[in-house]
Amino acid sequence: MYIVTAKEMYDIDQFSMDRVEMDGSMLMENAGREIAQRVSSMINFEQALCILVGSGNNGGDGFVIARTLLNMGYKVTVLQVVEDKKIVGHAAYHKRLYLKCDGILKQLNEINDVQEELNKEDVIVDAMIGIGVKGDLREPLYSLVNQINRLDNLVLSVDIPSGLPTDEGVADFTAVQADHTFVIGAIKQTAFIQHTAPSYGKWECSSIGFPQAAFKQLEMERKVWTKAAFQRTFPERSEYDHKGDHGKGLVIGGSSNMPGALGLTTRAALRSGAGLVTAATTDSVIKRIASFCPEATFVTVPEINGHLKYGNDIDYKGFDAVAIGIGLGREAASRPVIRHAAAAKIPLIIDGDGLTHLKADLEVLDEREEPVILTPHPGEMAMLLDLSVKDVLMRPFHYAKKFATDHGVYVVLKGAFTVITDPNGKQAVNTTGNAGLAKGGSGDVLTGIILAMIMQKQSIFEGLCNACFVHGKSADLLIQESHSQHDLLASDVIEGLSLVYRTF
Ligand SMILES: NC(=O)C1=CN([C@@H]2O[C@H](COP(=O)(O)OP(=O)(O)OC[C@H]3O[C@@H](n4cnc5c(N)ncnc54)[C@H](OP(=O)(O)O)[C@@H]3O)[C@@H](O)[C@H]2O)[C@@H](O)CC1
Ligand SMILES: [K+]
Repeated sequence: MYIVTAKEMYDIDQFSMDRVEMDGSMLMENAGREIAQRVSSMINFEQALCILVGSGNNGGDGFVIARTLLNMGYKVTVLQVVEDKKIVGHAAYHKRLYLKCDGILKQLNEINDVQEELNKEDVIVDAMIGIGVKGDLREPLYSLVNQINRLDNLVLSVDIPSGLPTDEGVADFTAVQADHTFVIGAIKQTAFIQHTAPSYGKWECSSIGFPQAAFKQLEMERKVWTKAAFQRTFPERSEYDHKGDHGKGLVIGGSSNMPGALGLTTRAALRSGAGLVTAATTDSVIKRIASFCPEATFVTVPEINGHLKYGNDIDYKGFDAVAIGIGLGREAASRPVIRHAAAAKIPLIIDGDGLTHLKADLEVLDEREEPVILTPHPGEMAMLLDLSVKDVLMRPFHYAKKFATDHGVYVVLKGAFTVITDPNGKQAVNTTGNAGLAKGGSGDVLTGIILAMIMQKQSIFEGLCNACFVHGKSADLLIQESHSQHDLLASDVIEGLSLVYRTF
């Protein structure tokens, strides 16, 4: 499932109409009928529906939905929120069809008490504005949207909640708060931005006949990483495999204040399928985590003030990938460890405090040819880019892509919607996981899973997407079966991995 900006959506539309000669009013019919079917499965014939239609093609979809539901036998009223003369083109055609099917139409400007009128309805279908919104909502829509948001009715939005921007980057807006949004063709960027996603309520996306070629012509691929994608790409195991077939991973980090982090990463890597895992850390950390991950082997690194020192004595030979930075701390003496690890000719994951050290020595990235994977949370991404956290949260797609393409690295920008970006700018969003993961140790577990995944037989990009998928899925299954978002711990998520593997 593609994730699009408004321009990309219009390009898909245009390609379908110009190159494939699809008729615009047919696409509108497809969209409206598909949505009407889905609405009908959510309501009963006793409920009164009010379809609010605006002047653009979103309103045109509204007229198709109204006609389809009316002809199915539902109680439908259309409330047109703009003057007649604003309804043109395909939307005017579908308005005519609706009226010729004896549909009831009321005009917003002829209603005395809008609140009272809306209160009579059980279900509001919002087809006022779609992806064509420009700037802040003007009157009378501004007041109308505020009224809708005070109602208790079920509110269903068509394509996107009216007033909401399609693209990331907009801080302030007034938009319909939908209970459910029926997205058309491709899901919009704002469904994955922290402050705009809630406006959608639950969403589902329907395909309305856009050809695959219309998506393929987009400059860059941006997709939702789905269960189907996981099942398609996750490598199968053969009964003849031995431990060496699943990779030998090295994890480097740990400090006297944060010994547990490295233990979580090590155990998570083992639980998610790594053949062998070695943890390189200080003697005191080894003593504290060894019993938590008995299957691991250890390499002792000299320490200074409880932190790793230099790291030039770590031997990378024989390892398939390395993850560095977990619980490392910010002691300057630990910084050279990053440079040494970067010289190893194997994929390198840099996490946690490793990212802070990296920031002081970013040229390390330019000198490497093997894959580098960075796993920042928004604060670390902001630090790497000299931005505020708010900037990053406002435009995660843009900034993750910028850093990934500028430095030729993979970026896993963690959050409620983790964005995975490859060095060419291809992106995917993971949608598994829940608020139970917003706790210390979650990121350490994810790093372990990533380490295991990139050593299996799958591309690095797919490995990263699958790692995020199983990490979130483990938390989701645990919450369904035995835990709650309150008590879920990072270590539970490791144990939940077996649930994921057995379920899928
Ligand atoms: N083949 C197709 O084309 C298909 C298209 N599809 C559907 O079309 C939708 C896109 O349609 P679109 O481009 O016509 O724009 P749309 O979102 O309806 O809004 C435009 C209207 O909004 C108004 N308006 C804007 N800003 C405003 C503001 N701040 N405050 C107040 N009003 C404002 C603006 O009014 P104006 O500025 O002209 O007065 C303009 O008339 C898309 O989301 C999908 O639902 C599907 O059916 C699939 C096939
Ligand atoms: K809408």
